[in-house]
Amino acid sequence: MQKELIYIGSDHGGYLLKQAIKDCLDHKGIPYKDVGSNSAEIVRYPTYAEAVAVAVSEHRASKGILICSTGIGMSIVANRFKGVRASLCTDSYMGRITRAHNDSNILCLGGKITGELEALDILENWLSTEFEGGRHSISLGMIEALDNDRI
Ligand SMILES: O=C[C@H](O)[C@H](O)[C@H](O)COP(=O)(O)O
Repeated sequence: MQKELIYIGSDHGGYLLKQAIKDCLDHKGIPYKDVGSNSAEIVRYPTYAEAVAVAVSEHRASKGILICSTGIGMSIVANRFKGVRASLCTDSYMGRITRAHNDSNILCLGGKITGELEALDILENWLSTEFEGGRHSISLGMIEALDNDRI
């Protein structure tokens, strides 16, 4: 059986913040798989967003983290994949609420938008918050219906 992991990816704009996030995951003993990129050399973000989103789409208990300069491109690409609920978060409140209300399964961050300490606070809330269900399940069901109707 596939071991559920956090899949993590970045482009050059997110590379440095990704190293800090990986250090934090290491410290917490949380297993992850880094799909690249592996340096601050210029690369194109859809490559890494697709790799993480496909993994999360295929392994629904998994989660992902994607970081580019703004987090926007990563979220645009990741949300094209079935079952993916990618959330671009810029503060820790968003990190908590997107788990509680949206059952976010991919966290997107902007390496040139969010400083390391704030990003680690966002990550902490995103990792430690459970989906609340209840009325939010209705919204998720509506999103799933859109996924199934997608042309
Ligand atoms: O949404 C896209 C991301 O923020 C990219 O990191 C950004 O577009 C890369 O731009 P550049 O190639 O100028 O560093």
